Amino acid sequence: MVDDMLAFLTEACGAKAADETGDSQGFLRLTRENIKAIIMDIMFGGTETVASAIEWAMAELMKCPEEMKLVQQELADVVGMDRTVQESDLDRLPYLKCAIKETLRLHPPIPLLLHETAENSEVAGYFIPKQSRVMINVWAVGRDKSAWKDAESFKPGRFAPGGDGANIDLKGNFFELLPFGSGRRSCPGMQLGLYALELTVANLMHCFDWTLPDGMKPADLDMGDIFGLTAPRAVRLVAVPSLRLNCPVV
Ligand code: HEM
Repeated sequence: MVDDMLAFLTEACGAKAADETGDSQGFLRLTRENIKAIIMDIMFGGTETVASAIEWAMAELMKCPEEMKLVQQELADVVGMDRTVQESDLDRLPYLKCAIKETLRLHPPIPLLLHETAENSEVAGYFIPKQSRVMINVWAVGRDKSAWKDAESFKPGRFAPGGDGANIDLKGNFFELLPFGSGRRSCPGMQLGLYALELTVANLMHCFDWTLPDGMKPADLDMGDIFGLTAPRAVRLVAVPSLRLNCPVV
């Protein structure tokens, strides 16, 4: 990917040379700084976010063994025990998707969104002048007791058919669930991020059974997070896998 991006730099240099001869049409002007910024966007925007969500999903499922059983049962029914999960299986795994949504509700990888108001506006009786720096606390919104029943509990079923949140999606249309933001500055990597997150958690759940080390009980799991620009677990998750499938996993 880095090589592909750097190929643009050659084109950009070509554009500069062409410009000097007055022939710049059809060239894309990207500087070394532009390319570094794009690579940084993708690397930082797309790695830590997904990694933190995977760890939180595993931690929540280990904390709620009955939910883990439901996810694993769906995988056994849909995929079977003789192969790993493929991308094409994901659309047939609705409960897994509910578990991922519920993880992102409780643990949005970017808990604070930083924006600037484009126009004078009024929110809940407060006047907010144009060009004010505003922060949206997505973490708090996801746990708002007036928006979510049993807000602090991990309950993927709330997003399943018949659940209170069955119609809520992750595209920013529902302001009570904004892990990818909303509107024109929302995450451009949402589909890629969800794909990586769902496929990884699906395979971890499908290929292995998981226990906690040293006789630790699910109730003993520390679910504290570090609150900042991202919200990773305060204590790294340690989990012990044992093979679940009837076939090799590599
Ligand atoms: C679970 C995974 C991910 C989550 C939860 C996530 C979340 C977010 C959020 C909340 C924002 C800010 C939206 C706002 O300010 O309103 C954002 C922006 C962004 N994300 Fe993601 N993201 C994820 C994965 C990715 C991936 C895989 C990529 C790229 C490969 C990516 C690239 C970006 C970029 C470039 C921006 C800045 C967009 C802009 O400023 O207009 N993200 N993301």
